[in-house]
Amino acid sequence: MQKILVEGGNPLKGKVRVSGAKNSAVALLPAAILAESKVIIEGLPQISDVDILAQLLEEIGGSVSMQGRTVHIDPSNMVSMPLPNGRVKKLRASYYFMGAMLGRFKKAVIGLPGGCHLGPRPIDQHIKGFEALGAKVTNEQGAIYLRADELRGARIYLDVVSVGATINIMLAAVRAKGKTIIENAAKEPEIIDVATLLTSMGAKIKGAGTDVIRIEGVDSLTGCMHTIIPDRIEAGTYTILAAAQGEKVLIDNVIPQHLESLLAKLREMGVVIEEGDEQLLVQPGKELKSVDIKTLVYPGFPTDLQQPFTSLLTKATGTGVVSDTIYQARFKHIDELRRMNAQIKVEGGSAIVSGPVQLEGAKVKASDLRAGAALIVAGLMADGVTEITGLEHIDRGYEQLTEKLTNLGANIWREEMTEEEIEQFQNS
Ligand SMILES: CC(=O)N[C@H]1[C@@H](OP(=O)(O)OP(=O)(O)OC[C@H]2O[C@@H](n3ccc(=O)[nH]c3=O)[C@H](O)[C@@H]2O)O[C@H](CO)[C@@H](O)[C@@H]1O
Ligand SMILES: C=C(OP(=O)(O)O)C(=O)O
Repeated sequence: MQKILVEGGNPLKGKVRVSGAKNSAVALLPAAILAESKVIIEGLPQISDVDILAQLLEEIGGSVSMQGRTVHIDPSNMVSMPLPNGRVKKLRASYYFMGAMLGRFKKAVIGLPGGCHLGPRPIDQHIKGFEALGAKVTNEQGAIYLRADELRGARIYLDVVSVGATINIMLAAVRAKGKTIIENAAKEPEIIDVATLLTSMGAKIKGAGTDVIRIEGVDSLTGCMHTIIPDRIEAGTYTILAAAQGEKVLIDNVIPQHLESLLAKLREMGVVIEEGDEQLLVQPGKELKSVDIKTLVYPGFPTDLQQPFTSLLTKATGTGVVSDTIYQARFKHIDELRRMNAQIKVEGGSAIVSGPVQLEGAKVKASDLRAGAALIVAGLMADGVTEITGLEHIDRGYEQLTEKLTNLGANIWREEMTEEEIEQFQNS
């Protein structure tokens, strides 16, 4: 088990290349189940979520060959094997095996998913969608059993705008008989990416990226080649890092339009950002001013950037109020930031950040993926050395984090934890 050590204070400069999008990759891999011949996906991020999904595809009989960032998946020998426990719990996106296996085999048994602990994360809208398509869905001892004689297209109104439910229903509906309409669908770029892959496989989907998606079911889907979009959350994290501790940082392989809400807030704080076609050049302004943020569904401010943004606010002058309307309890990073001298109060579902303060290095624990990103931002700004444990979360979503930051001039490295530290970590 490892920990990250960061010595704060070094100015970041140079170029960083953003990897493929985690939240696309984790849906594109299960989507390959729906094809009847080889699917090739290029530009995958090298993160643990991708490795685990590849293993799950093999567990159901898929032939998976990973060559660098390109994966070749031959789904022809896959079977509807139950996946009740084990790896399924290590990540959130294993829930996409429900939609994909239901679409192809009309049956599946999948354990309830894991993923970041952000308060309650129900999957009732996924289930409502599968039932509307004709599936019988039961929850037996922590596993979801899905079975349908046939899937029939349906009109499905999502009560909550959900990325996962939108994608999962799309995965099943592409193989249903007739037309499915998903209303109040989520509009995240990753949904368009999945729809693009499915369309290349022969699916008929209109409206992905809007709040009404229309799908005409088809009898079969074939293999294809697909290149994944860049990770807007990783790009946003580096943009925040550059605003916090940058001199001049060029962020490469980014779609600036995917980050409009973040860029608007950073500019409001005084950060200077130039947008190219696929690049952002970020320079901190003379003084950072506090702003308020409220997370919303896309294209609003992403909840996945709320935590790293909170760390940045500790450096800004004034008071900033951070409200998360998607996950009201996504504030586990705050106690850790307080250990580092941050002045933050949590009141009624909002974090109130007072600044500027000089953060101090401390021993802290990442409780989830973006809490980890928040601690990295804080550690790079802090006086002295910050020790971060809980790397299994960070490794789910950030490829080569320490290497990318070292290239930008950060003093950051990994070390093996001692047995005593591991014991303390497990008991904390
Ligand atoms: C693998 C993946 O893509 N993860 C992302 C996805 O998670 P995920 O797909 O799990 O998040 P959703 O978009 O589904 O959740 C949005 C909101 O809807 C609620 N909800 C969701 C489904 C449901 O059936 N019932 C329900 O009430 C959730 O509790 C949450 O409050 O979108 C989140 C919101 O942008 C991001 O933080 C995650 O990074
Ligand atoms: C919450 C996240 O991931 P997941 O849904 O995979 O847990 C995230 O990427 O910030």
